Amino acid sequence: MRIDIISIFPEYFAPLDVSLIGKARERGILDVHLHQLRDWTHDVHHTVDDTPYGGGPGMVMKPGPWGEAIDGVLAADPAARPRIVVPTPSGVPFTQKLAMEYAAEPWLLFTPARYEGIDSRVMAEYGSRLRVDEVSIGDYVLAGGEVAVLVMVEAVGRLLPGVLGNARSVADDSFAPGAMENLLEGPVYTKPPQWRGREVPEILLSGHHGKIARWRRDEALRRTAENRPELLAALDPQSLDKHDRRL
Ligand SMILES: COC(=O)c1ccnc(N)c1
Repeated sequence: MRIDIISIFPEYFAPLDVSLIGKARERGILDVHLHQLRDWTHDVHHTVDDTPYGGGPGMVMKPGPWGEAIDGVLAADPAARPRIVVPTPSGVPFTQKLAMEYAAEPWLLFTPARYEGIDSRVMAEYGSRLRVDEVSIGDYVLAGGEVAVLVMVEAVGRLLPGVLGNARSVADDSFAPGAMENLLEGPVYTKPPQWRGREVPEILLSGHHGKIARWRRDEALRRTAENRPELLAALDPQSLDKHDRRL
């Protein structure tokens, strides 16, 4: 997978050089290209923003540099079309389902904005010929979209084949399709069996895989009911067995 990121703070993406994503890049599973938006300005101050038409607070990012920068990225592979992802608090929710959709894309282009956002004509221009998604990572506002891109690249990158050591752990994720869809993962434990007088739940030491799976699902349902009751309400009743319904 190729990922391009255009930003006025490309240095924000240094974390993509380390850990799982860094290793995926070293192994050629992920090909990340960073671009400095100001490289596509033509004035001495490398201006990327201006006052909003219609008045109001803050500044808006100018369409000129963004149009030239996106054209510059598209020129890298004229035969291909990246899916453009615009991080914004006014976008659709970024979910595990959307992360899985993105993990199947050969090429993503992220356009994190600062200030009040990018002149709306830019994505109107590219939306006529490319898939452009406005995506939010939650109901809060950041100083810039760069952090949201880091979140999305990590959530997508870890799903790529070969990135996580044990592929099974993706299937057991919270929100993963199938048995865990719309459920939060329950508690996890490792050695030692006793720690500060606290025991590991006996069932996990039993070696009885059927009962362990049942206990884990019960704990997932309990934690979901506690922390995200709306997810439980949205569960397809068909996906609940008679034991689940007893809880
Ligand atoms: C400037 O970008 C944001 O504030 C942002 C981007 C994506 N998701 C959010 N919740 C906020």
